Amino acid sequence: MAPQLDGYFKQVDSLSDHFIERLRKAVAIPSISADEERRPDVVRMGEFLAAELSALGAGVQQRPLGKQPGKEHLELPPVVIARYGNDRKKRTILVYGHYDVQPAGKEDGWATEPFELTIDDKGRMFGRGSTDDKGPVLGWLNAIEAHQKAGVDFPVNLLMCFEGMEEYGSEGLDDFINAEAKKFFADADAVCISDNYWLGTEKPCLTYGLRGCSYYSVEISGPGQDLHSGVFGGTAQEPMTDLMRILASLVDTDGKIQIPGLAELVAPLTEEEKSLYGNIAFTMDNLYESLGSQTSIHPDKERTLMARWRYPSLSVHGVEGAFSQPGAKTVIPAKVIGKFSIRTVPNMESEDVDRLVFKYIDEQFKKLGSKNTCKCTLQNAGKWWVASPKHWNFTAASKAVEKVWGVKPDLTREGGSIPVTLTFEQATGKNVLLLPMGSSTDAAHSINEKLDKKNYIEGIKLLGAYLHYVAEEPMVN
Ligand SMILES: C[C@H](N)C(=O)N[C@@H](Cc1c[nH]cn1)C(=O)O
Ligand SMILES: [Zn+2]
Ligand SMILES: [Zn+2]
Repeated sequence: MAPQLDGYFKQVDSLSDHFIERLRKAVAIPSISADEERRPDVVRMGEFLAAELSALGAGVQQRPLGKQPGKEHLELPPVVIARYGNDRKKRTILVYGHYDVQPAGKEDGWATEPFELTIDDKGRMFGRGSTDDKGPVLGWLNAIEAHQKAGVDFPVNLLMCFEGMEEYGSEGLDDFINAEAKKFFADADAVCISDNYWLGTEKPCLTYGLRGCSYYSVEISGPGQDLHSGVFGGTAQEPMTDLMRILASLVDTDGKIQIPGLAELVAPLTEEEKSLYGNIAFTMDNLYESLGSQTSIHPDKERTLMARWRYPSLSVHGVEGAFSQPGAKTVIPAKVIGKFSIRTVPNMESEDVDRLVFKYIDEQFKKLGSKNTCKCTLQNAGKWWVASPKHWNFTAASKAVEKVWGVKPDLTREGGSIPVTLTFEQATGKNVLLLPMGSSTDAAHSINEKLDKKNYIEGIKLLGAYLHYVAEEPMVN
């Protein structure tokens, strides 16, 4: 094993500029899944991946997912599936990632152009999608290429599944995974997803849990068209006023969700679970560094980690139809749509959450006594996931972390959501591992998203080393 891995690691180092160029090309494609006008770019990004994979000798297919639910004029971007290697004597690992990104514009406050990979003198590679999730997705391709160029046998058969709608709730993918579980994905012995982050900046982790996400819209309408606030202010009931009062009633300053019944859906904290939090390598300074401020809700690490991993949270994201430019426009919007989401945890069932949310919004709106109309809908829902880290898949990843980073990883859960994780677990019946590449300061979804060059290059070594250790692990479960 050692000489093989050493040869592979050396090759990764000597190909590092080439791998950064590959990431530069990927970041340059603004594959924003939430923006209808960018759909051709999302498709282009899938084509880019498919072409790179074909050039590496993988068998690639771009599979259509049909129309986008609720937006039937829009075709969903294809899911890119690929197989590299078909040796019956080797294990088969299924990897998943996404090639779409969150929206980004220079006007949001980026210091650099979001779709131009910009590397500073500290080796920070800024660009939308660098860490979430183009860097990790390309990590798998780079691992294949480095093995080829180093003349090191690829230790496993690799099945790949890369989607273009993850940031929009993985529309259409559940059905696809279920349909392919006993076909394209049938050989998988275990699943690995690289699409989350370390808790801090120094210590790598392996992740065995995710929160779910239920995303809602509240639409308030009244006037037939936008109105002049000088002429109609004080004479018409205003949708924005109603919406602000409803949104403000959902959660308090300390993050306590105000919806009755929601807290009762959460699994109680056991003493055993409580004892896990103290041992995790995480400090309040790590949090402050990622926040860019000290505006935390909780004063200590244990409560902060619990709030992130095992309790639900409610975030208000924005208002469609609201005036948001600089200046002083004096309009009364006729229709506004507020967006908020709830991160869900064990044992919250989506249907119960929806029922409580709709009931509460309805009651809050009735209390306003407004003549406007209020409609609350679920936009999409992804389920939470918690797995057992006592599996050879995690053991192999732990050995790989020790080999590459020289330290044992922490076992963590994640506050974010990857909706298809549970689907992969249930459809294939195999263990799923989350193996992050980036760190807590990467600012995924935010302005100035970045991936450190060190995390990218060592991360490519990590993915390859993980596959070598997988090949060695006795398959006892
Ligand atoms: C953790 C992952 N990299 C991520 O960012 N996931 C998104 C997925 C999502 C959930 N609903 C809509 N998109 C997230 O956690 O927001
Ligand atoms: Zn992601
Ligand atoms: Zn994301």
